[in-house]
Amino acid sequence: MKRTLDAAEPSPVFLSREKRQRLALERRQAAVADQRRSELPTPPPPPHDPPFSCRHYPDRHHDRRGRDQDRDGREKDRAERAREKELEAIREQYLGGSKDKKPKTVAKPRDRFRFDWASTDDTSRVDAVNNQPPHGALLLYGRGFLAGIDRREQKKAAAAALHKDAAATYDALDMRVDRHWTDKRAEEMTERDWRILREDFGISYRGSRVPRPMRSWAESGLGAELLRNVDRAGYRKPTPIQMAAVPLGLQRRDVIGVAQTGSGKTAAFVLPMLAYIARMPLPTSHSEADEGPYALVLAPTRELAQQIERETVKLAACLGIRVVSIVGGKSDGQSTIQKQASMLERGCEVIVATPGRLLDCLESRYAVLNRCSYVVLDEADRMIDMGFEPQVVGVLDAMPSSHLKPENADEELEEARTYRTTHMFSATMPPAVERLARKYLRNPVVVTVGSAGKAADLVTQNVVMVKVQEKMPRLKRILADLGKDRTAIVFCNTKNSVEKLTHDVENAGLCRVTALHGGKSQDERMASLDGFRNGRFNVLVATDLAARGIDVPEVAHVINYEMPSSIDLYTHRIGRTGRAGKKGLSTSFLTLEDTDIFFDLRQMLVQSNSPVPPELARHETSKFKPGSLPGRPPRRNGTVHAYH
Ligand SMILES: Nc1ncnc2c1ncn2[C@@H]1O[C@H](COP(=O)(O)OP(=O)(O)OP(=O)(O)O)[C@@H](O)[C@H]1O
Repeated sequence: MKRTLDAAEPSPVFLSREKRQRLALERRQAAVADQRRSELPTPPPPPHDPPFSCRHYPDRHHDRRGRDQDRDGREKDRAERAREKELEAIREQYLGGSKDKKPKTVAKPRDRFRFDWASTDDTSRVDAVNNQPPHGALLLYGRGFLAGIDRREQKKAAAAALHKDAAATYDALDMRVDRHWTDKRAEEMTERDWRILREDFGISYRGSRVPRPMRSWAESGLGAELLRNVDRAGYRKPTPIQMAAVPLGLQRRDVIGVAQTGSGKTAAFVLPMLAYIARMPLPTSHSEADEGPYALVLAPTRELAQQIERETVKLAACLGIRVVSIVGGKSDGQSTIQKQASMLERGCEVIVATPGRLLDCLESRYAVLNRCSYVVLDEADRMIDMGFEPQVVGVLDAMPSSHLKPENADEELEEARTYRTTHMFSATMPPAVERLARKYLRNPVVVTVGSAGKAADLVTQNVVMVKVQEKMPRLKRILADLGKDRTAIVFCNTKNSVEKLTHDVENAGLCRVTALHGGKSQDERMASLDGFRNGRFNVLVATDLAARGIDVPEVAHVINYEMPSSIDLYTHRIGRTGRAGKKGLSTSFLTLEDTDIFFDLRQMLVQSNSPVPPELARHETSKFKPGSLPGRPPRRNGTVHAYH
């Protein structure tokens, strides 16, 4: 059946390309011919009686026939041309076009010649200055050059004009090779100069409407008397934290200041505080004195409070500003509170206090803070660490809340009103400080010099992994190297270990040693520290009482005989050396018991490019933050210094 069907259909025949084209052409011609035939006008009707009109006008009939013939001829021509055109199109379709297709070249706008004057300009105008056509060639007939055109002269004139223009632009836009900011006056400083200055000193700010740092004491805006006292103190140039914080203090802005140990933070808050008090009327009567001081400084330890008192007295010389320190403890068997109460009764402009003792005085009405509107919390983090937060809050709440600035930073401050200014300063600002700052600071500026929580760059950190029994022989070697002229502080963690170590060192006879810890009476503590300061002793064995803020110039070596429990304490301890621009050395005895600090210590050593002992680097605990899970990045719980 299939075979019969196949036989019925003709089998496909292969046709060459030429044949296919020819057949297609023929088919197309036939189709066109058919179409033409169908379009041809119908043949003229057979002769019949002309219509009525023709019958009466034979000439007209003759003309009309002639016109018909002409029209036929034209239509024929048109059809012929159309046919040729069509054939041409078919040929082009199947055989390809014979015309060369050259791309048209159109001049792009940038290739087109442009005159450097507008078409509307009158180029025939004579240049008034050079008395020559501005765009024409300089015609110098008789000068011996071809066609009177002196190209050399023209070039010279053009170069001179260019030079004149460039000099004018240079002066107008200050395009001179820029001078360093140190060679400029404050008014000449550009935004870029201020940025370079901040980078040069590692100063960074967070906050709004931050005033520029001061570049020198002369530009500080402190009064003449204060500047004289600064000069007398030997402070030739402000330190970076002073450059940043003094202008802020003078503007009565709230400040959180973070700068390395020994970088002059005390003067950074004391100077603007004294400038504020110097502008206030000094009390003339008892009743005014009863209103309390203008300013208050809180510090975590008695020693630090007394040190700040000394610095304030030094810088307030000749200003008639009275400073009283209110710290705990007993003196001469008698409670210091009575002594301090009688001093307060006489009146003062500044109180420097530890929070616990001041709160006692406030509660027993020895002290009042009715007109106090300048508060500094020095080592605020330590006060919280030591559990003094309730006392600090108690003291701050004893001040008139009406002095607090409005919470809304955009709200206008009244000119005539005195608002409270609150400053917090430390070398470390852990997140715990945030709570306090949030409650008592208004729109503060956070100023950081270097990196927050970083150990002072000037301290060489040496950490050695030891066994407990190796500590004493090593310490003896260090003290022997130290000699009797240079000074060192040796830190232990408890009163007992301070006592024991002091005894052992004394017996070794290598140095003049004294001890400082919280178990001693106030007089003993003062005797130890003063003895160390004035050189009677050259080695101080101490607890963390001496870790914060204590400023003894020229401490050559700090030894962590026992490691502190936190990295912040480590930072403050080693910061007792390498102060006020001098270099220092620290040695820390690390044992396998001190795993709590391994992680942070390793990080700190790496950050400060100090050698990491191989035992510490290898230890598992040094790789993970205590409490974090291995494999997960440690929680960022480190030093934070802002709370926005
Ligand atoms: N501008 C200055 N020029 C030279 N020395 C200065 C200057 N300002 C302060 N000092 C000195 O630098 C030393 C350290 O100052 P200060 O005790 O204020 O440092 P600190 O930053 O508070 O340190 P810490 O964080 O340990 O409390 C002091 O002896 C002080 O007299």
